[in-house]
Amino acid sequence: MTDRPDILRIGTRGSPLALAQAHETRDRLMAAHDIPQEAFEIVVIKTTGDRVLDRPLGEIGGKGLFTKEIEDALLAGEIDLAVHSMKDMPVAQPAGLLLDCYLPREDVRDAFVAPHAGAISDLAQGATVGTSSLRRRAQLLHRRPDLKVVEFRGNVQTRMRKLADGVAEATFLAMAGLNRLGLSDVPAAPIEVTDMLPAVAQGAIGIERRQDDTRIATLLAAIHDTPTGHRLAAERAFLAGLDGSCQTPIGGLAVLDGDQVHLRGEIIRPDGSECLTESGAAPVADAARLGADLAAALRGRAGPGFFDG
Ligand SMILES: NCc1[nH]cc(CCC(=O)O)c1CC(=O)O
Repeated sequence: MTDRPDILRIGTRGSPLALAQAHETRDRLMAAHDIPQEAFEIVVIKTTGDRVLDRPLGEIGGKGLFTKEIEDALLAGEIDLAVHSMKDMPVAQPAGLLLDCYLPREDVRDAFVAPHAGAISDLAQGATVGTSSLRRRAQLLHRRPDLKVVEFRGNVQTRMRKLADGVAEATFLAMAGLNRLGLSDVPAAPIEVTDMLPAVAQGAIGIERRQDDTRIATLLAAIHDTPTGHRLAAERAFLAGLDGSCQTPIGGLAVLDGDQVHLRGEIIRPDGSECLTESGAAPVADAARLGADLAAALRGRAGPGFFDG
């Protein structure tokens, strides 16, 4: 590593999307504090999720598939801050780390991506769709039980190649990822959130630091987006209340209306046979309680074993 204490080391995964997010964070810090680009070092860290490409994410199991190695580097002092897709973040951080800085949220919607179809309803009876997301699989099967869903791992480029090779007729991507990568040539149609509720925290970037690092705390405070903070407080409390990770079929989205936060959350059986929804509103100060309340209501309705079948 470096022995220059003035250098800010940003830890990130190495995918094109992760690097774009790290660069956005660096650029916002440069602008907010008039720091030169030379003062930053981007440190690429390989995570389990990056290493294991031949198995479904749900099967590898464990929380923090895309984050654990980065958090270890942060705790070890090998990096000074870590940039994450909040969608991939477990609801609780290890002792000594704090995650309280969010960049302004991107488009929260999922995108339907298909070379020969514009929408889910265009797909022929029994068509094949590729996704590695249990949420998207369950939501899709809930609407279209006739479709066949196959596992689709890899980055955007890999998935586009699989579509071109005819492995599947369609897939889903987050609009946020497409926008951040500037991929306007991908045949993607945004799906309204009323048709497909996004994952908790989709489209949000979070920056994690060591709890006792006051220098970094001060730097990050200037780029934190408060509205995104309120929305994620509600959504992540909802996820926590369901003991969910990004590996369970759960959707959740909060929006702000003045000083009110409105939250909608849903859980779907993995086979798509049932989808339960709750929604509510509260003052932003009570965002986390709102999330916990909706989760408790859904837990009560679902009963044990809901996610098993
Ligand atoms: N699980 C992978 C992941 N984590 C965050 C994003 C997209 C960007 C975002 O939601 O901020 C993606 C890819 C995808 O869902 O297409």
